[in-house]
Amino acid sequence: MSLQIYNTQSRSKETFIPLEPGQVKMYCCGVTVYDYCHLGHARSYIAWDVVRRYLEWLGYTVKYVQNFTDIDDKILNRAQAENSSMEAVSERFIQAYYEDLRRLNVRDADAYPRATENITEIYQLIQQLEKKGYAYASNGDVFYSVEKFPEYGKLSGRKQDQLLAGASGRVSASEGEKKHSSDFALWKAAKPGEPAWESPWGEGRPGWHIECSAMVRRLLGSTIDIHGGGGDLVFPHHENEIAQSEAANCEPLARFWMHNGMVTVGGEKMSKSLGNFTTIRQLLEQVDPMAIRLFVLQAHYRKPLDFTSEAIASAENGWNTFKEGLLFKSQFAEKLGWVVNSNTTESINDDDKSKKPIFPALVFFAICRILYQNTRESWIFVVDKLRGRSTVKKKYSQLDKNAVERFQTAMDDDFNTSGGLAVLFELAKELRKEGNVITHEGKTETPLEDIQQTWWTLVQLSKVLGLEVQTEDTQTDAVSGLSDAEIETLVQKRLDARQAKNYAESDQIRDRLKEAGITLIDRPGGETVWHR
Ligand SMILES: Nc1ncnc2c1ncn2[C@@H]1O[C@H](COP(=O)(O)OP(=O)(O)OP(=O)(O)O)[C@@H](O)[C@H]1O
Ligand SMILES: [Zn+2]
Repeated sequence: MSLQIYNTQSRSKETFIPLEPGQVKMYCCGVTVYDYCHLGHARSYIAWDVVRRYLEWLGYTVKYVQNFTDIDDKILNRAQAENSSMEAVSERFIQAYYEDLRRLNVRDADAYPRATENITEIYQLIQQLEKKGYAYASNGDVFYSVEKFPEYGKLSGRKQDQLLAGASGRVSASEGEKKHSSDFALWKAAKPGEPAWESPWGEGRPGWHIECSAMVRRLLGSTIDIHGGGGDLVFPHHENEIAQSEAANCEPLARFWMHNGMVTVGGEKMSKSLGNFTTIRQLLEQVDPMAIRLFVLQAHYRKPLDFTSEAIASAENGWNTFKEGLLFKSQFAEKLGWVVNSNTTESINDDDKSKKPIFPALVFFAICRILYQNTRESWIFVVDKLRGRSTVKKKYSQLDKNAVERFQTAMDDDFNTSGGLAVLFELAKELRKEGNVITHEGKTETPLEDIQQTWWTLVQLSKVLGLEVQTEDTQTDAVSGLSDAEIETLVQKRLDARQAKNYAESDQIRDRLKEAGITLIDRPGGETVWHR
């Protein structure tokens, strides 16, 4: 089987064929940074992290972009309440995002664009929409005219005439000078005392939906492979992203639209605005980060997930079994005479390295041509399938073939992590059984190679789900080995080198920091910020 992904737009599972063989461009909507992230956010970003890890496991190179919404009324309200600024509030919660999600072993995105850093791209896009007749300015605001985009509603399944029904003519003054109530703001005129940017329509700030359209286009191009977000974003946010991007670019915004189900509390969405949330850091005071990950991954990503203390306790139990399996080597290696590193996959036997099945590939192509009725798509499918198959085969030839196949079958079915976990639990339980025998009888009859293979399979496949034993020295801070002060000094040295046009040295410093897991972001005006 090949990877099947449920596409919200077609309301069905479809075979994943990337736009370019071997490459995946993926964008997911990020948080509005006015508070700490809660378990609902954790679920969303763990889901996308697993999608990304699995695609990489299949041999794809994934470019993953996730934004931060750092202009919003909620951020401004918090800044006002704290007598602080919008920048200070968003910076604080962006740093908190990195800390919390990294503790859950969610890998960093390749880019974290922020709305405030993309104002030029945003208003260029709005101008383009205005020129094409999709947007209209009104008293310093700019609105998107929904009736101009006949496909509006195609993602959410809402009918445009229903949306527009009864909405002709001007709407109430409180909604501004919109022509229809379903029109939405692309640009908002500045209100006194609020941060504002110069624009062709006067001082103001962008609406929420436009930032994602602008950032996707800038960082990934007009069409991407996968666009993700919570199910609560299908309407209006993603519908509006489509209307903006597709009207401007005349190309589909995304091949696959993926949406995660909500984490609920007593059946209601866990949400900052409803106040019924438990933050990731509150949970981490009592629960192992990997148990939280396990709690999330035991359910299918599209299903609702109710947060209860019983469910968390059961995930903790599950993680204990898992952890025992992962730590099997460190516990029993000596007793078993297991030579350290004797079984790593680095020495892969790639016997099938040179097999290039041209004839089957052509037959395969002919079938795909009939199935997809599109030559380019068929070729991509064939090339991609051959490449993917040999990657998995080569990289994982030393693992338990049966377990790998069952794991892959589950994950290929729209990232069925609970099915994947069931395979891993079997491996962990086998190891537990061996451990018990060794503890009680001092030895086991099972050949060492079999035990090694079971353990190595568990370790490798768990990594695909981001389930890893975190020891002191695998935590981010320890990995970098640099204190904040040392990083600040290096960042300053790099700025000095750049000012002196010594680019070799400045690149060297950037590379050194990158190796230590430090990302640098150069801001307009010569400022550089960093994060681990
Ligand atoms: N309870 C939840 N369960 C799953 N995903 C969620 C949950 N809450 C938010 N998300 C997802 O997290 C991402 C970022 O959320 P964002 O910060 O924009 O808003 P929000 O948390 O829904 O807002 P609020 O809590 O203020 O209602 C979005 O993709 C959103 O769908
Ligand atoms: Zn978005």
